[in-house]
Amino acid sequence: MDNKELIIVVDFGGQYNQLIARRVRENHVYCEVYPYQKAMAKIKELQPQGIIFTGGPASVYEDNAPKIEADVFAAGIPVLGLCYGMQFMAQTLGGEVKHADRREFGKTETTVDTTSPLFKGLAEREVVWMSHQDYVASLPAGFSIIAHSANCPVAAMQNPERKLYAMQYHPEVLHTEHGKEMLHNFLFEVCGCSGSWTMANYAKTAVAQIKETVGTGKVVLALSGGVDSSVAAALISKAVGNQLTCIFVDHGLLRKNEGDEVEGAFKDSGMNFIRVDASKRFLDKLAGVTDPERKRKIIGEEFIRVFEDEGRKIGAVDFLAQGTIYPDVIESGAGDAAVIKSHHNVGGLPAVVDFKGLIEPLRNLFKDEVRELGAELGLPDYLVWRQPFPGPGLAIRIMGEITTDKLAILRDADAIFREEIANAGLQRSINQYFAVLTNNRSVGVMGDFRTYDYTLALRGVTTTDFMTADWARIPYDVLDKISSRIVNEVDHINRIVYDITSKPPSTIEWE
Ligand SMILES: Nc1ncnc2c1ncn2[C@@H]1O[C@H](COP(=O)(O)OP(=O)(O)OP(=O)(O)O)[C@@H](O)[C@H]1O
Ligand SMILES: O=c1[nH]c(=O)c2[nH+]cn([C@@H]3O[C@H](COP(=O)(O)O)[C@@H](O)[C@H]3O)c2[nH]1
Ligand SMILES: NC(=O)CC[C@H](N)C(=O)O
Ligand SMILES: [Mg+2]
Repeated sequence: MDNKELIIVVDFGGQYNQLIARRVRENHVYCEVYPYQKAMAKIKELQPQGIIFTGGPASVYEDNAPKIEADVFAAGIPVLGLCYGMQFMAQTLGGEVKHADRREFGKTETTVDTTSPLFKGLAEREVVWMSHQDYVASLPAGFSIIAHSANCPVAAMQNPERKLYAMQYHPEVLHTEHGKEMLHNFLFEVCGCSGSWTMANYAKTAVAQIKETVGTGKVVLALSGGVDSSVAAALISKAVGNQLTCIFVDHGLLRKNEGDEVEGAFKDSGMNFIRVDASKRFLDKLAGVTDPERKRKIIGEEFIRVFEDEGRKIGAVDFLAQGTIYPDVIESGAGDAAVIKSHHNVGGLPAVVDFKGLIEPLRNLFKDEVRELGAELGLPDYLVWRQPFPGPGLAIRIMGEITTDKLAILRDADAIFREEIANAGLQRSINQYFAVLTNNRSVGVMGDFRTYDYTLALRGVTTTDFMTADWARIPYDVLDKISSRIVNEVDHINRIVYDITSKPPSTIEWE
C-alpha cells in the first residue's frame, strides 16, 4: 500500500511466520509476506528497504530444501535471516550448516555483542527463544559472531559491510524478551526506516485503489455484521458510495437474535442493505454431514452461490467484496504451511465464481489493525470491539450432524453464557467466548429422573491476534452461575465442561 517504506518477508514455511509481519508493522513499517518461490520477483519489482527470511521445517542441506536466488544478497538491500533463514544465508554464502545430536528448544540465555546495531540499547545477556536442530558450524567469509549461547556457538552473526544479519533464535516470539527491540533495531538502525505507515494512510490508499478497480461498476459485499466486513463496508462505501450493495446472509447458523440485530444495525445506515433468508438451502446441503472440513467447504460454496443469485437479481454486478483478513488467508494454507482449517471465505471458495473480480481491502491486515482502521473510519465502539464470529457459524460449534434441534439447544445455551459474561463485566477481557454442543451424551439425574442428554462445552480465550491464545480464567462463581442457569433453562443439556486448552495445541473453534 504505502510503498514508500516496505519490508518483504520471505516465507520458508514456518507455522508462525506471520508474527514477524505483525512485529514489523507494530513499528509502523509496512510489510508483506511472500512464499520463497515468488519472493525474488517481488523484491525486484518493489525494491523494499529490507528483507527478512523466516524459519522453516526443512534443513538447508537436504535435496529439495526451499531456496531463494543467491542474487538476493547482491542487491545491496539489508537482509535479516531467522533460524532456517540464517542457515540458508550461511550455507549460500560459503559457510557450513550441520545437524546437531539434540534439538535446542525453549528459552535460552545468550551473550550478545552490544556494539552490533542489532543489539543497540540491549544488555549483554539476553533471553531468547530457540527452536532448531541444525546449526551454523562455520561462518561465511566476512561474517562475525555477535551472539552465542552454551549450546549454540553462532546464535547470531553479521556482515555489516554487506548489511547482512542473522539470528538462530526467533525474535518474533514473545518468549524472546527483547525480540521486539531487536527487530526494531534491524528496521531503524540497519534498514533506515522511519515508521510512517499508519491506518490513516492505509485508509487513504485503500479508498483510492478501490475507486480505481471498481470504476463505474457495481459491487456486492458479503456483510456478516462482524468487525471485518463492517470495516470493509465502510471503506468501500467511502470509495464508491451507492455502487455498493451489502448482502447479509442468514444461513440458519447464526446466534440467538443475531439476524434481527444485524438488520437493525445496518438497515438505516445509508448503505444499500439486503438480508437474505437462506437457512433452508444451507441446512439441506449440510444434512447428515459430520466431517468438519466438508462442512466448511459446503458452507463456503453455498455462500458464493447465494451471492451470485443475489447479484443476478441486482443485475450487472462485477465485483464480490469480502471482509477477509490476513489470518484467514494464512490459516487456509497460503504458502507452504500445513492447512489447519479451510476458512469458508478463502480455502472454502469454489473454483468457478461468477464475478469479474474479488475485492478484499483487508486481506493484508491483522485483526487488531482492522479494529484500529474501524476506529479511524469512525465506526461505533460496539462494532469495532465485537468478538469475532466465524462465517460458518454454529455449524462448526455443533459436533457431528447439524439438526434444527441441536441448533436450538446451542443457541439458548450460548445466549445464557454470553449474557452472564456481560453481567460479570468480562466482555472486553475475554476476547472470544462461546458454547459448543458436543456430540456426547451422558447420564444425569434431574428431580428423581434419569436423564441421558448432551454435554455442552464452554470456551473462552484471551488473545490479541487469534493465532495463538490462552484459555480465559473465568472466575469459578461466574462459571457456577452459568452452569446452573444453562442446565435449568435449556432442555437436553445435563452436563457442562470448560475447555482449558490453549492454542496451540488446540484451536479456538472446535472444528
Ligand atoms: N452471514 C454472512 N453473510 C454475509 N457474509 C458473511 C457472513 N458471514 C461471513 N461473511 C463473509 O465472510 C467474511 C469472513 O467472516 P469473518 O467472520 O472472518 O469476518 P467478519 O464476520 O466480518 O468479522 P468477525 O471476524 O469479527 O466475525 C466476512 O468478512 C464476510 O465478508
Ligand atoms: O470467518 C471465519 N471463517 C472461518 O471459517 C473460521 N474458522 C475460524 N474462525 C475464527 O478464526 C479465529 C481462529 O480460529 P481457530 O483457532 O479455530 O482456527 C477464531 O476467532 C475463529 O472464530 C473463522 N472465521
Ligand atoms: N525453526 C527453524 O527454522 C528450524 C530450522 C531447521 N529446520 C532446524 O532444525 O534447525
Ligand atoms: Mg464473522
